[in-house]
Amino acid sequence: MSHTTTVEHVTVIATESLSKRFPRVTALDRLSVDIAPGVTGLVGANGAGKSTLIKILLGLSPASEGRASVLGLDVAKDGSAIRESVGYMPEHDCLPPDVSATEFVVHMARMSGLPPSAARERTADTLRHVGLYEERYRPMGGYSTGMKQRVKLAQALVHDPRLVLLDEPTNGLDPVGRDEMLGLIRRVHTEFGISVLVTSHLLGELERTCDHVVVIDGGKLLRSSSTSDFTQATASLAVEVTDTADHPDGTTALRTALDRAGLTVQPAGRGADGSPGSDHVLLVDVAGEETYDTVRDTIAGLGLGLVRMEQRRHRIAEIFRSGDEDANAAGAANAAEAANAAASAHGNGGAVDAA
Ligand SMILES: Nc1ncnc2c1ncn2[C@@H]1O[C@H](COP(=O)(O)OP(=O)(O)OP(=O)(O)O)[C@@H](O)[C@H]1O
Repeated sequence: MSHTTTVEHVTVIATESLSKRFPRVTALDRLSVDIAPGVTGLVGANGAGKSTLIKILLGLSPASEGRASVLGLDVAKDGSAIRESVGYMPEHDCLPPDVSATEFVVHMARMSGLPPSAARERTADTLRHVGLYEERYRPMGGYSTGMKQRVKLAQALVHDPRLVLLDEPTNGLDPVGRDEMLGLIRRVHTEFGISVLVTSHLLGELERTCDHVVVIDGGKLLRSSSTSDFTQATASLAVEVTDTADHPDGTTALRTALDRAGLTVQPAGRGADGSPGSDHVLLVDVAGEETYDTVRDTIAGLGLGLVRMEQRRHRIAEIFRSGDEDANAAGAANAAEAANAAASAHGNGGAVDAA
């Protein structure tokens, strides 16, 4: 396990062969993963072990085997020091209904050791940051789910942590609420430099928010890689051309010519999830910079008009569906399904996502 503290190789979370066994179930199974600063998504189907991992990282629940460190501190020995520097947003509703957001967050700030005036100041700043204004003086029992999630995020941030662990922060939110929450989470890192570990059972929403994605299933590590590694390796180019007198079916003429030039081309047709595409759009696999030149020169050579040429990336969920051997695991399949559901909910059910 690396406990490196140099600027180049800082690890905010490291686990080594970490296991957690309950009498009837192994929640974590020899999980070894290193997580760098930034925004990291921890994705897995329900029961994959996400919440169990978070509780171990906070020093709230002992591991059965293996080791873990958070900000270089050992979870088995330094639980309270970890909780001083780490914020935690629990998954379930845990807010007392008859106190206001301000009272609650001030209380949490005081519990973290802030003196009264600093606690009040930090509470006002943090609640404003998460988008709660006048309503922060009202009892939380009357809040919407979105407002409650914002309060839970605020209490995780109020003591100015270096890292926050957010357990399913988009749970129960509608698509607009989810987008707003994901934007807030991103800004926690970009504006305050706080690292984030955010769990979700929806792969699709994490790819827009996270620098890095860790996928677990049945307590085992399926995959850990940067979001761009998930998606850029499979970049493709969407090309649409006009028909001409010489080529009444310009799309087919282009496809034949690009095939001949050695490129991998397919009609956009229907998405992998059955979503409608266009018969006039071709998807060309991008093998390198030269792909763009070949496509441009081929179109010019045929005398076709170019309607559009744009780079597209596959969704993470789609990559799981095709190719990855680990995708046979139920968790990845479930996560991919869930991601598709999320994509549909966002009104964007296409198999590919414009870059
Ligand atoms: N205290 C406990 N006692 C017994 N089994 C537990 C306990 N806590 C969790 N488990 C089991 O461990 C497995 C992992 O649970 P965990 O809550 O970590 O999953 P998760 O990925 O967070 O899923 P969810 O999003 O549904 O909470 C599940 O099978 C769960 O039933």
